[in-house]
Amino acid sequence: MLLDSLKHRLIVSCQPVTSGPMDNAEAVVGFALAAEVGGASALRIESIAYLKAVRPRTKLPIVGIVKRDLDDSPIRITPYIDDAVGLCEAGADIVAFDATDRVRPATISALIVAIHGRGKLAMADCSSLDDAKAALAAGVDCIGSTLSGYVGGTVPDGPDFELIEAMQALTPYVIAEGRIKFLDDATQALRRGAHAVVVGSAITRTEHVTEWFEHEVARTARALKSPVLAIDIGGTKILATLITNGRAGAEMQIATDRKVGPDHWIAEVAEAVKSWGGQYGSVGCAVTGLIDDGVWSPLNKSTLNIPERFPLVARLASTFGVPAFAANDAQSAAWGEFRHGAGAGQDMVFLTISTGIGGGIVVNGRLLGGLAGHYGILRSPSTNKSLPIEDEVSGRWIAAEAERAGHRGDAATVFVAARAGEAWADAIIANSASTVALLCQDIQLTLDPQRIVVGGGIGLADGYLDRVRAALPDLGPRCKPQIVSARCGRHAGAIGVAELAATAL
Ligand SMILES: CC(=O)N[C@H](C=O)[C@@H](O)[C@H](O)[C@H](O)COP(=O)(O)O
Repeated sequence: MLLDSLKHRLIVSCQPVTSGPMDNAEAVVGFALAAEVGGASALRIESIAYLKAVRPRTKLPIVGIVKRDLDDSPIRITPYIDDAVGLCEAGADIVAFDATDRVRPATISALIVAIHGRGKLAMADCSSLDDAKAALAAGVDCIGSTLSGYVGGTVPDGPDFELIEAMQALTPYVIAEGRIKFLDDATQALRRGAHAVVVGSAITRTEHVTEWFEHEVARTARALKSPVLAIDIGGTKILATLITNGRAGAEMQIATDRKVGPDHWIAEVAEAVKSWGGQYGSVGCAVTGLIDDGVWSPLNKSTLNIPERFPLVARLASTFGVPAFAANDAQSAAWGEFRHGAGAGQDMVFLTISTGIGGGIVVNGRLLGGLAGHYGILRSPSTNKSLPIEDEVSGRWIAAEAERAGHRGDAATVFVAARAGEAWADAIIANSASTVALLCQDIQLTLDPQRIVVGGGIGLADGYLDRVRAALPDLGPRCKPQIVSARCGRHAGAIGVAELAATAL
C-alpha cells in the first residue's frame, strides 16, 4: 500500500504561516514543487483550497489537513467531518487529523469512517502514546508524533524521539513529525524507528528559519561585544579580567587567602572589581576542583581547601547580579587554547604542568566536563601505581626531589641548575619529562587527539617539551603524539571560561 512506499522517505509539509506573506496558493505550489525537485516523496498540505491548487501540479502523494482555531474546542487539525470529506475530494491520499484526547467536535471513529469510506488513508496526529493507542484501536492507518509538545506547557526545542521510539511497539507506520529542524534530527528519527519523517518549518517556513538565524546572529553579536567578567580562582592567586571575544582587557590579581573559603574570595573579587560594574553582562569562573551543575567540590584538598558541594554559580549570580557560569580551570584553559590558542580548533588534550597537573579534553569540537581530563590524579600503570601522577612530575615534586638530593630551592632553580649542566638537576627534570611522555603516549592511545597542548610553568619551561618528545616510546610515526606549547598563557582559563559562559548563557 501507499504507506509501504513511504518507508524511510521524506515528507515535506508546505504550510504558510497564517496571514503571512506566503499565505497564498502560488507560494504553496512553489514550495511543493521545490520540495518535489529536491526529492521529497510526499507532501503535507494545509487547507482544501491549497490542496486543490497543488494536486494538479504533482503526482506525489499528499497528506491533507485543515487547520482551524475553534472557540469551543482545542482541536486544531481537521476537526470536522466536512473537513476530512473536503480533503478527500480535493485529492488527498492521506487525511491527517488531531487525535488528542480533548473536547472535540467529531469523534475519531467518525473521522476514520469518512476517510476510509472515500478510499483514503487516515493519519492520527498524536501528542502521546495513549493518543496513538486509542487512534489505532479506532482503526487509523498510521500515527504521527505531530502534536507532542503542543497540548499545554512550554513547547520543547527538539523532536520527541522518545515518543517516536515508543510508538513503534504499536505499529510499523510511525511518522516522525514536529520540530525536526536539523539533518541529524531526521536521521535520528529514522534510526529510532520512524517509518517516514515529516519536515515543515525548517524547509518551508522562511519566516521561522529567518527568525532562528536572526536570533543566533543577534546572540553572537551581543556575546562578541559584551565583555564577560572572568575569574580564575587558583591555589595561589585569583585573577579577574574582562574578556571580550577571546581578548583580555582590564584585569586585577589578588593572592588566594587559603585560610578563608569561597564566600570570602568571591566577596574580595567583587570589592576589587567594583569599578567595572555595568561593563559586563555575565560572569564566568574557572576553578581548581570539580564542577557539576554549577556546584563546586574539591578533588585534591591540598591544592585548595574548599567545602564539599559549594553552590558556586548561585553565589556568583547573586553577588554580581548577572548570569553566571563555572567550570574547572584546566578544562576552561583547554577550551581557551582550542578556540584562541594552540589547539587551532582541532581535537586536543590540554595539559597544564605546574605546581600540580590539570587537563582538559576537546573531542568532536566539544569540551568534556565532569572528571574528564583530571590527569594529575591519575594512577598511571606506567608509573608508581600508588601515587597520583602529579606527585612524580610537578613543580612540587621537582623541588622535593632536589631537596632529597641536597639542594634546597624551587622548581625554577632546578631548571637553572640543569641548564648549567648539573647532573643531579638534569636527572630530576629528565625523570619528570619521561613520566609526562608516557602520559602523553597513553593519551594518544586512548583518545587519538590531533594535538596535545601543554602549558603551565613546568610544561613551558625552556627545553622541557623537547625532553618530553625525546622520551616518547617508539611505537612508530602513527602513534606519535603531536605535542605543542600552549599559547594563551596565564589568561587561558579566563579566556576559555568567558567563552563557555557566553555560549552557555
Ligand atoms: C503543531 C502543529 O500545528 N503542527 C502542524 C501540523 O501540520 C504544522 O504547523 C507543522 O508545521 C508540521 O507538523 C511540521 O512540523 P514542523 O514545522 O515543526 O517541522
